Amino acid sequence: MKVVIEQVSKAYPGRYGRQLCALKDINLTVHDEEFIVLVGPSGCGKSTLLNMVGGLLSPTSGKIYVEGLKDNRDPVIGIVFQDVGLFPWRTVSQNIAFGLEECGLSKQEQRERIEYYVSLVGLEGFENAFPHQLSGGMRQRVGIARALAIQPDLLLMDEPFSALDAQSRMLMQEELLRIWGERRLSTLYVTHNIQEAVYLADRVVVLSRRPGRVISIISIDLPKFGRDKNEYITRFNGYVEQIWRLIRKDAEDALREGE
Ligand SMILES: Nc1ncnc2c1ncn2[C@@H]1O[C@H](COP(=O)(O)OP(=O)(O)OP(=O)(O)O)[C@@H](O)[C@H]1O
Repeated sequence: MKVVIEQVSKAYPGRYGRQLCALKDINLTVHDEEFIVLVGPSGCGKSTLLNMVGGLLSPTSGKIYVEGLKDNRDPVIGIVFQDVGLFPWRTVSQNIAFGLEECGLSKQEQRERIEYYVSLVGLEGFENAFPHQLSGGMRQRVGIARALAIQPDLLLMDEPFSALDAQSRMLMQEELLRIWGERRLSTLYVTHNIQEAVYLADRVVVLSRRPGRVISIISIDLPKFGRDKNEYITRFNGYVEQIWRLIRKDAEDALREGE
């Protein structure tokens, strides 16, 4: 399945009755099994774009549609936000079960599904734990398991690891690639972090400052697995440098203007 974003703009009501143009003329296709990362300076509209793709917001103009789904059904979309939004009164299993209750699965099928995804994200033994008993990284794993358990056609992730400390974040990035490697999905991922973008993406989409426009789309030609080679590090750093050069001026302006 692919997602096509065609000439999409988004304006919010601004101050003094003016419109605030958050995104302008965005064109982008997320191909089947492709991992796309959106990066850009603060306030460039990354979350707005993700939320429109997820159907949580509507574009002011342009359209977003999917192609390649059988029976013209609506796509199933899994979403992971920075603040995972787990139900504190539900255990790990019950949190993962949440989306499944809507899927019309039998109790037995739900149990099997939960068991599979608990194990995929490495949380065996914590099925009956409550969110407050887990570390931030473990809570994110539950969020990922919950999003994947509904077997989505598309995965949307909005800064899922930005509340984690640097080391947990690196481990979760590794974990995400491993999980993604087992169950490849069209994925749209938002981050401020350029290294994270290069690490995860098939393509990095660089957005400009408000109104956000696509200023560059960079294909990351690096192996996703088996990466501990000097050549990999050199090429990785080359991509990071290339993207930082594209963003730096906008990021400085955003910092100066307190966005
Ligand atoms: N509901 C809203 N009403 C008015 N303006 C909004 C609303 N939501 C977002 N904006 C504005 O739209 C612009 C884009 O916001 P958005 O959150 O999509 O950017 P972002 O790139 O995800 O930002 P950040 O990196 O800081 O999370 C910002 O200037 C923001 O202030």
